[in-house]
Amino acid sequence: GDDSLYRAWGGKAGIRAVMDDFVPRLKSDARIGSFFRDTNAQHLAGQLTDQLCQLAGGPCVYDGPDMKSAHEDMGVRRSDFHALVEILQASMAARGIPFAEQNRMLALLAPMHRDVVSSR
Ligand code: HEM
Repeated sequence: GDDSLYRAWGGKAGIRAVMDDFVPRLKSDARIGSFFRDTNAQHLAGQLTDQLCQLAGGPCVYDGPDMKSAHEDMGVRRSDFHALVEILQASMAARGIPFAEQNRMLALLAPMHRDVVSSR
């Protein structure tokens, strides 16, 4: 398959570096940090790394729950989803992911709002 996005992110190590920046930012965010209060940061960063690696065409398999099961009953609002995207943009910029490759990943993640958002 096309693994150009995976390679542009620096492979699995490059993706992990972004996720290791992202998860602490999520936890400390004033808007949505409370969702992640009891979350094991290492576990979530690992799961997100596998998921984004697979999405980007890399040789990884995400073996966690589907997005609907993982987020049901959390009451995630559209505004929460947008806050998470903003935080991800900050992490991608901090780790030097080129803007075009930031947007390619965001385009793959955006449709997931249907499964993640459960509350207006
Ligand atoms: C495209 C957007 C998103 C993606 C790709 C995503 C992905 C994931 C993944 C892969 C997991 C781990 C599932 C597991 O292994 O158990 C997870 C868990 C979680 N997500 Fe999301 N998520 C997204 C959006 C959101 C949003 C907007 C919120 C809330 C603001 C949120 C809150 C959580 C929480 C609280 C957990 C549980 C972590 C734990 O186990 O403690 N997610 N998400």
